Amino acid sequence: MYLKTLHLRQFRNYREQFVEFSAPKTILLGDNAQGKSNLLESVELLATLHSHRSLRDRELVLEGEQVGQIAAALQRETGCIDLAMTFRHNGRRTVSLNGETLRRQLDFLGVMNAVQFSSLDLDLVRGGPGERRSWLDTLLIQLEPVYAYILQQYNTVLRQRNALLKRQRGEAATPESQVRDAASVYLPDVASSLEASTELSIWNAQLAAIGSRVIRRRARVLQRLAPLAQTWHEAISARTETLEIRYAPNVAAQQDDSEAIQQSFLEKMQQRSIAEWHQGTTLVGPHRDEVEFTINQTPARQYGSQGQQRTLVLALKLAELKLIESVVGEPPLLLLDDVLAELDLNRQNKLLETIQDRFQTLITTTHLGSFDAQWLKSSQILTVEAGQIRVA
Ligand SMILES: Nc1ncnc2c1ncn2[C@@H]1O[C@H](COP(=O)(O)OP(=O)(O)OP(=O)(O)O)[C@@H](O)[C@H]1O
Repeated sequence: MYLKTLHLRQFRNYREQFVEFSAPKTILLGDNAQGKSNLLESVELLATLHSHRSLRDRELVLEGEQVGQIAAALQRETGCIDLAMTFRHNGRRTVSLNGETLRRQLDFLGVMNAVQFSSLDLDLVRGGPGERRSWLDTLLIQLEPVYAYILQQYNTVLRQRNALLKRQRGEAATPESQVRDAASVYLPDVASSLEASTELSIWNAQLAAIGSRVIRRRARVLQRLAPLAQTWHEAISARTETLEIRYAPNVAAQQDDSEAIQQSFLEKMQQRSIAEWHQGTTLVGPHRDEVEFTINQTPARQYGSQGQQRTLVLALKLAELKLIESVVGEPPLLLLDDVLAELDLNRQNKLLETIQDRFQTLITTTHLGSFDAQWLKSSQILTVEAGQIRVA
């Protein structure tokens, strides 16, 4: 797929900016805080409906304005598609395809695919399990947009179940219930406790059913991604290192069998029910999954050197590119935010070999010094200054 044009209106620090991409590689050159990452963020939003830098739409709208918009023309093998996203200060967002506003925003997913790689991605190795879950989920949404619905459903059920657990704990701790039943201070009366346990078992069944769909998908995607990442890792480290990627689900998933996973989900919930009662929150489920990376049998998170961690993230990103390409059937875009300068020549070359002219790539940088001549020759160079873009 190829992003032909991008039109930013009152988006971040851009008032009105039209960009035409004339080469498979575009270098966005500019000092700090000029708007380079903002432009990449606009592409990330079109691909995922989500920005890794911002949770609130009001931050995306040019300061002092009420509405901002990103519009793009994307060439796919099936034809050209116009995409648009409108953000409002009040948070109401609309998306459209070929001029038609979509009723369900999630239908926007899957039209454009992109892999994002920035220095923040080192958190994927160094950060907490939540970073790895959200990386995996973002990848899954691109491969299989329906996963966004599944995840949304899971989070809704999880919220409801947590609210019930909190309510139960609150009720158990109120002075009235303590007076009502002085012998069992923390238990509410029998009728309401029965009602609550019926309600809880309904949420349990729903959480296990939807949770098992999340778990199976995460397991499957890692099974496909791991060998790709391992091959890249081996190549980049000149065969001195072996990478292992292991999915560590909170609920055991030995086989890709929905019934079996749901069963172990329910059993684990049963085992942890007292702890959940005390903590007033759900302790079982894929919101507590982990993905473990080990290099030469050593956990990369605690013991990996900076260089090893960078190699690992680069291998993961290259694997993502290939996986999306093979599943979607077209190469996704690659967004490189200030990472090239951090890669040594060997890693830069690996990246360059992979990208060639197959993956359209947008690269931000503060100086051209770290690019080798081959990159510069084959790239369109745009300068970014205070929210204005010019051809260099
Ligand atoms: N909603 C907004 N309205 C106006 N300006 C904004 C808005 N959001 C961000 N900015 C401005 O955008 C600029 C940051 O741009 P960006 O993050 O793209 O930097 P950059 O060019 O990538 O620089 P760096 O090299 O430091 O990453 C800052 O000056 C910030 O004040």
